[in-house]
Amino acid sequence: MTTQTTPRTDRTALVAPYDAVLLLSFGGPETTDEVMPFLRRVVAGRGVPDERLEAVAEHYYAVGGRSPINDENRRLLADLSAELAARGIEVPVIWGNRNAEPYAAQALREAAERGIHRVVAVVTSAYSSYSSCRQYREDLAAAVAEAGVDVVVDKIRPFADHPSFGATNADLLVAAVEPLLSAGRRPHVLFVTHSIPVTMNETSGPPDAGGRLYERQHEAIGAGILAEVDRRLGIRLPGELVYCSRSGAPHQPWLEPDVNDRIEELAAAGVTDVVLQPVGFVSDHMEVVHDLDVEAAATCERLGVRMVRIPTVGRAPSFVAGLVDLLLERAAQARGEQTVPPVWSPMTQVGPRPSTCPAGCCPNPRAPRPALCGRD
Ligand SMILES: CC1=C(CCC(=O)O)c2cc3nc(cc4[nH]c(cc5[nH]c(cc1n2)c(C)c5CCC(=O)O)c(CCC(=O)O)c4C)C(CCC(=O)O)=C3C
Ligand SMILES: [Fe+2]
Repeated sequence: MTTQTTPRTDRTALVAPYDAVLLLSFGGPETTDEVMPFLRRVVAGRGVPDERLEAVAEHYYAVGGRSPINDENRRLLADLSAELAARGIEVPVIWGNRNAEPYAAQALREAAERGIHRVVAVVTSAYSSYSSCRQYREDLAAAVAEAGVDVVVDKIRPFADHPSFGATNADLLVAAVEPLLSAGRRPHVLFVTHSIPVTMNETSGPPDAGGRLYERQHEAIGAGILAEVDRRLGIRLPGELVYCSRSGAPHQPWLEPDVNDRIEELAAAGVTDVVLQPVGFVSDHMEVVHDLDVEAAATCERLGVRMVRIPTVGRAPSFVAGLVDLLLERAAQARGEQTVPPVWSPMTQVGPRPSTCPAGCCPNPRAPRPALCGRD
């Protein structure tokens, strides 16, 4: 028997019509001098009080001014390149951010100089909301305009409901919970995500779909992960969704409960073990290492509650492979092929999201701005 192998050049055709992959992320500071300019850029025009900015700056100064996020993305970029190469797909992977160097505009300008004309963006954000989806689409429009280049940019769909994201998160929880159960402990699971303004949650998703898609996606992934723990370990753990990193003006309502407030309540109700799983994020950046590993850990310490923090999907091979599957799915769609976008089975009620967002999806809470990868 001989094995049929596809020639390398043919496999590179799987990513056509794209001639580069753009890793698009939030960005973070790398030195103390970069901290305040970074924070001012993040909150420009958002009405976030100075006291909040000064408090957040301290989180960054406490780690020498260097957020982990850029290094996480450098490693993810290397892993994406390696996964593409392992599949015989030869395509450059470039990197651009919203809030820190290398900015998306820089990345596109350099890409255009290398003769790149059509790019697929892999965004490091899984869920649907203005901050986590449309704002990146606006970033892309602004980056193309600022760079003044003739580059077409598409992006992968929001992937909270993709099998690789759900299954990788479930694997991570199972691995962490197993030794706790063996030790006779019965942890309470807190799925953690970034709080957003209540109104931003209400308008998240397509205009005709009932809103609250951000919250519904998180509720569904949490329920799916708990069902997977039950299936594999034979135990129905208690679990719920909580929020971290509330920002904004004090009078503006944001999603609650805050992770620390909820730990207080659980401790008062007699809970002695909590497991925190940051399903809202894809890497262990500042919102995770500060808000959970420092703040929530201190809350637990004070209350005598034992805490285990689960890693984010980060560079898990199954997650990286999923991102490559997603960008190849986008390429097939761009070639006009019929695709059946896979959905993690517990999330069929909320997914899949389309690769091209419908008009009015996850609207900008302030003034509308031009956005790519959508119908408006
Ligand atoms: C939904 C969402 C995600 C997840 C999706 C995604 O990943 O995109 C996310 C990620 C992140 N948020 C981050 C950092 C910050 N977010 C802030 C402020 C805000 N976030 C918001 C939402 C989100 N944010 C919102 C509605 C605001 C209010 C201001 C505004 O309307 O825009 C502020 C301002 C100061 C403050 O915290 O008040 C900072 C410093 C970092 C970088 C961490 C690092 O440096 O390692 C990351 C990955
Ligand atoms: Fe944020």
